[in-house]
Amino acid sequence: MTKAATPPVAIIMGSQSDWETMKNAADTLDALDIAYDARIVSAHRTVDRLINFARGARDEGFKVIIAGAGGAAHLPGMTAAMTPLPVFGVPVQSKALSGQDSLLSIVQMPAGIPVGTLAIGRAGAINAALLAAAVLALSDPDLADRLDDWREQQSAAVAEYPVDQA
Ligand SMILES: Nc1c(C(=O)O)ncn1[C@@H]1O[C@H](COP(=O)(O)O)[C@@H](O)[C@H]1O
Repeated sequence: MTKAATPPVAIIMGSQSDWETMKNAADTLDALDIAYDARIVSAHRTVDRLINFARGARDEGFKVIIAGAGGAAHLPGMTAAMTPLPVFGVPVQSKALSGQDSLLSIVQMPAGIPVGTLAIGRAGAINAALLAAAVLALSDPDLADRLDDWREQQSAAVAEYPVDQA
């Protein structure tokens, strides 16, 4: 039996509770017809799973990693430390500190190990998917066309006038 091809994007998150946020990345990839694998990996709670995933991600065939976590969000940075693939970090909104903790845990990486850090919450998850798409589109003209279409649709959906003047 032949092994199914690895999708280009891995979405990882620290907990099942992050899925509500990270689903926005998955939905955006779906809209662009980009395959992904979504799984729970925690730098704190599943150390071996993280090491196995991050060290093997490139050889497994992934091209881009989207990593979402909340609170003491070490997952994106630890993943980036163990793979040469681009890692986009999504700060999940935490209850205690509204995601400020998540953002600051992800954004201030030491020079040499980059994590492309997005906005807190839904917008960050959507934009992580769009950045992943932009990376993949560099070597995929069909995807580049789909991304152009996506932007055009977005522009068309923005109202031209305030509602009360329409
Ligand atoms: N920040 C991390 C990591 C990590 O960085 O490895 N693992 C779990 N978590 C976060 O803990 C929060 C609460 O998780 P629970 O809801 O499971 O208690 C989640 O937002 C998760 O990303």
